Amino acid sequence: MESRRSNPMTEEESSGLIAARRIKQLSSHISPDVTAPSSSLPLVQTEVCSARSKKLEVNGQALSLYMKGKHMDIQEKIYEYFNSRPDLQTPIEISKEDHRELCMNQLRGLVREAGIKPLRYVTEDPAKYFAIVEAVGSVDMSLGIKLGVQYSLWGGSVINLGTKKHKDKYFDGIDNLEYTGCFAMTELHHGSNVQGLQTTATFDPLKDEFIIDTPHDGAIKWWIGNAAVHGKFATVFARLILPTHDSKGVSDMGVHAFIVPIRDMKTHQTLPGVEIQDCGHKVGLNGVDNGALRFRSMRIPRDNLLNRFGDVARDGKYTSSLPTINKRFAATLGELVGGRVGLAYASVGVLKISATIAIRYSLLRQQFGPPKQPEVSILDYQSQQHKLMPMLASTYAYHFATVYLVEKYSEMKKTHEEQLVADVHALSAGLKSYITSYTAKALSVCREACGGHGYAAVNRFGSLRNDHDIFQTFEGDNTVLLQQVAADLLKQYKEKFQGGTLTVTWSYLRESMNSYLSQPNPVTARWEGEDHLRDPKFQLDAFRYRTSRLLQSVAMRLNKHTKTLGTFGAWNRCLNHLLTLAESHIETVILARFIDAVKNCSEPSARAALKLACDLYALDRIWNDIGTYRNVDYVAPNKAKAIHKLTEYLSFQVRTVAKELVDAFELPDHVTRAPIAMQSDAYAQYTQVVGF
Ligand SMILES: Cc1cc2nc3c(=O)[nH]c(=O)nc-3n(C[C@H](O)[C@H](O)[C@H](O)COP(=O)(O)OP(=O)(O)OC[C@H]3O[C@@H](n4cnc5c(N)ncnc54)[C@H](O)[C@@H]3O)c2cc1C
Repeated sequence: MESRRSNPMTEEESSGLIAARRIKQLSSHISPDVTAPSSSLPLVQTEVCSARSKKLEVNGQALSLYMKGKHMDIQEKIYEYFNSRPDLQTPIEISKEDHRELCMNQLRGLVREAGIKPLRYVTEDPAKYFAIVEAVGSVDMSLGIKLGVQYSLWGGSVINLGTKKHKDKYFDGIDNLEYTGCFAMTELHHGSNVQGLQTTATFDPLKDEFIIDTPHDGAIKWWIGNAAVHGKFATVFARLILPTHDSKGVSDMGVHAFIVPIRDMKTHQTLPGVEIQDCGHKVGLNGVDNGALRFRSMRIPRDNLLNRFGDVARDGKYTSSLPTINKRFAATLGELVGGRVGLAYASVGVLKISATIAIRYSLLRQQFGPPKQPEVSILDYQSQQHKLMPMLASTYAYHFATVYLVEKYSEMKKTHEEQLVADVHALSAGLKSYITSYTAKALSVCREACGGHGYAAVNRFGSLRNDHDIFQTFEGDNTVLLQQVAADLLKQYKEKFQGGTLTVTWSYLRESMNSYLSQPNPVTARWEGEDHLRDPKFQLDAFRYRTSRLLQSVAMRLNKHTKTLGTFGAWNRCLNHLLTLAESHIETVILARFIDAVKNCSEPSARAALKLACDLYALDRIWNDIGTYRNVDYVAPNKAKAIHKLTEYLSFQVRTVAKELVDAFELPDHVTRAPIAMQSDAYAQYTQVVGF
């Protein structure tokens, strides 16, 4: 799939990109007219034959082992549990109310019967926690999100923003689902702009309590998971208002988090001072009960302030180890990045499932063929390979990138080292937005690649697409998060070039930004040999060159526009450029991880298969943005042509090992569930489903 935005650097560059895209469209139409007589198919056949003659024999076991996360066991336990409980499987047609109850029962079953207690993993072993989220998400995405709300958002906020007293009081209840809870941040008028929240928590020194209020309807907490039906508590984000002895009378200390009970522990009735409404039927994730909360002078004890980053004493005095509201706010939000890491990781899980369904079916499905010969598998069509093979390569790329992200996140949770915190923040924002945007588009491509049968709900693309779609918006809107990545890069750029201390994290920027920014070499710009194009050094250099160039040019533009438009206006004037920079950087990070993963794979045939996928990922991305490279003569016309040809050739090559690459995800049929993707008798299973 192409990147979603053209390079905003200059108009010539944009038009170059459009031209390149046209070339791409044209070339991908040089495939045979499949509705014409079959004799018009020699191209496909020749290429398929030559690809087959070079088929790589992949040691599937070695590849699966290499891909296998160290927490595969707990995932298998989850799959087995739900496989043994057909009554807990989500039917294709189900009402919102039934789905919510089923989802709650699935969660109870998981925790109380299967004995999976995720809360301690949230802090102690995040990799295990994310493996659980991925596995339950493949059972039903609503369950994955419901579990995330309970453990990562509600539980995570209590553990990460609270102190020992909160942990002692709430940990067990949250873990065993007695204390079901919500994470109430978003309001009707404020989503991405969390600092703009309006709900207030006013300290009453007489009663030693906070009074939670919704000052106007725009401050109603909205979209709150677990609120409409099941939640007993909520972590409510509100402005802390403290009485002062000056003429103002009160002081706004900024957004803090508070534990607010919302339903009676015994009767489950809504408590006085709280009003709860249902956000209603959604486009997807209807197993999650999202609700809206309005507070009217709801009183909570002072102890309910989650006081890790700021506390209020009995006399109303405020203390914090952090000096400013902004620093406290950043520290608070910084503790919540785990949600983003989980979404990036789970999104790769969704991509694995949908790519597996589409590819298994494309191998099975046969349409047309040469005269008097059997029909060919639809995956033998160049166009089908173009849709699915770069996607398969990307799935591998994102797998390794998110495994790396989880490693870094786990390390950060242990060390709390300042630079690592900043890195994980930017990396999680970038990978979450880049991967979830990609998967959202890929789901539609997979649906279409499976033709009409992809449209049957039982084959899952509809629910996967609807459920996953919101991944692009919650836990930070993708467009907003990418800006955080761009801001982080600019900060590092300024530190490097304005004589500050060199704390640049991304080594490629630290090492040799200057060399990336020098004039492209006219000799290497013409090199077109396969060895050169498949050399990781060429590929990484190209990605890094693009990012460095985007970074330097946007820094100059921002500088120029700030003088006339101010910071906010200049940022907005350069916004598309900044987003492209962020995406380019994230693609670079992903490629670097993939190259490492190929290098570290010790089994030769598995390594060769990964190398094919890695080259396809790299060259497909370069080709998608070929206008940028052409316009600055980083790539000469002959080289651009060679890159395109090689990308298509690699798609054919990856097709020859597509089955092995998909099998290495180790997704059994009871997890993929789509009848068209069953590994044996798919058609028979499909006809059975409809009643034959
Ligand atoms: C199913 C579901 C479950 C949810 N669960 C919870 C929950 O449990 N708890 C909770 O607190 N919240 C929850 N949310 C809310 C969710 O986190 C917010 O929707 C999200 O933060 C985005 O905010 P918003 O919807 O107000 O979008 P907005 O911030 O209004 O964004 C709307 C559009 O404007 C664009 N935009 C905004 N700011 C900028 C900018 N600076 N630059 C460029 N473009 C910009 C965005 O890209 C987006 O396209 C949930 C939402 C849904 C739909």
